[in-house]
Amino acid sequence: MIYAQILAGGKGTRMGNVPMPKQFLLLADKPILIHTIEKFTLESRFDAILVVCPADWVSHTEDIIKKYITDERVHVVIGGADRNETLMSGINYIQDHYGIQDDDVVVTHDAVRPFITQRIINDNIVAVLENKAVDTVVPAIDTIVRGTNDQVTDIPVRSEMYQGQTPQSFHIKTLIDSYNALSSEQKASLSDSCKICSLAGQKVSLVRGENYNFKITTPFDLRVASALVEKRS
Ligand SMILES: Nc1ccn([C@@H]2O[C@H](COP(=O)(O)OP(=O)(O)OP(=O)(O)O)[C@@H](O)[C@H]2O)c(=O)n1
Ligand SMILES: O=P(O)(O)OC[C@@H](O)[C@@H](O)[C@@H](O)CO
Repeated sequence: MIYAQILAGGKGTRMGNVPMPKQFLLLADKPILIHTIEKFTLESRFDAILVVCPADWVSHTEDIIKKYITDERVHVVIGGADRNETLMSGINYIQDHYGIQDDDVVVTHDAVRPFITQRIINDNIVAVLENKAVDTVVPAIDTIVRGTNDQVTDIPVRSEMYQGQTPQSFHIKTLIDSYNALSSEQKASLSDSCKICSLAGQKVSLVRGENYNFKITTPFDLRVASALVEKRS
């Protein structure tokens, strides 16, 4: 089975003073989350599309899905305290409702990257059917500088630097084994999901993202996203 999992369990604190988590804010005519779900419903190879949201936003999520989406593959699941706990809540839902087979894979995506393309989704599916873990990246445009306490400690070779986006896609059994092998300190240090597999010694393959596939994190990002949507329509 090929699952999609849309991670919508965050609070959006960096969006500042807004009335709801950012994934529910309107982008033009509909919530950001709905733009993202729509992109996934266009892909017929998904057997189920899980939308994992905060516990107290389940009924709101179900309401907006009912209003905008008619695809029966979409299911709402309660998320967790951090992003990877949300990811594992979705995996537990798969285990409980479908069982996990040896060749099952999941394509996971941030709810707040609504400009994902069908090309990126396709490349993730193709790559994860061949590999245990897949990351979507764009080459770093700025030079990346490592530093602590106001001091530069390293300036890595830029041509080897990328920015990690989503989707991040996994062979599900490998993901579970890798996550279970991590210590709580390692789990607390994660800023994405592919590192679950790389810390556990798994090879992670790269798929090309797009600068367009940016994450709406701050009010500035929301203004850029709104301008892009208005320009398109
Ligand atoms: N417990 C969490 C935390 C985050 N996410 C999701 O992970 C994606 C990317 O994370 P980020 O942009 O950091 O979202 P938030 O955690 O909501 O934002 P912030 O860090 O500003 O609070 C978002 O779609 C967010 O909803 C999640 O599913 N579950
Ligand atoms: O910034 P946070 O650590 O909350 O969120 C993590 C996400 O940004 C990250 O996992 C992916 O979007 C890939 O960059």
